[in-house]
Amino acid sequence: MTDRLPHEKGFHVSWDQMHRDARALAWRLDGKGPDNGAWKAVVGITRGGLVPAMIVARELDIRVVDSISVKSYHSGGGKADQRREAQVIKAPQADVMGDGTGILIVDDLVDSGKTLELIRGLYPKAHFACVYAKPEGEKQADTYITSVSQDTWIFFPWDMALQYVQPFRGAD
Ligand SMILES: O=P(O)(O)OC[C@H]1O[C@H](OP(=O)(O)OP(=O)(O)O)[C@H](O)[C@@H]1O
Ligand code: HPA
Ligand SMILES: [Mg+2]
Repeated sequence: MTDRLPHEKGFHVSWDQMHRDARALAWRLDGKGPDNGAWKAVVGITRGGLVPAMIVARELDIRVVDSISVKSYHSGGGKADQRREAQVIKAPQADVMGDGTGILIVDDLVDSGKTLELIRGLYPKAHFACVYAKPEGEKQADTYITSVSQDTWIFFPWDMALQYVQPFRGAD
């Protein structure tokens, strides 16, 4: 049972497309850090952000990589339109983070923006980068690659598996 809101459309992202889009994000971020263009560290937002974070760190040769663990949950009584809230359950290394200056905080997507808003409150000077962004949360992302409509659910490769589908015309 998925806790996602009813969405009309699905955007199915393969491993290959995630890799290509995360690489594009890395190249967009290259040379944009505050220290002569360099970035101090990459922090992935668990769990979905760990994949693009690794690709960005590899492409930009950033060797300090940490994570911030965020758990999203619904407040309210089980209705589909409940508000999503988020809480930090594991913080990255404090002496690396500071106020976020020079830190690239990476996620797979921004939807409502709640997750990024929460983390931005902790590290206001960090740079927030996502691979995909929906309109509601777009303003929370400093950099993103692809905009996806609000009524689309993004299916990530780690949430899918290859499987058989019936032929268009069944055997008669
Ligand atoms: O902009 P928001 O409305 O906050 O939604 C975006 C967040 O939701 C998803 O994570 P989720 O909380 O589903 O956990 P996961 O990354 O561990 O799968 C996604 O990976 C983002 O982190
Ligand atoms: N796809 C996967 N996870 C999500 C999404 C989405 O569109 N929105 C919030 N979490
Ligand atoms: Mg996530």
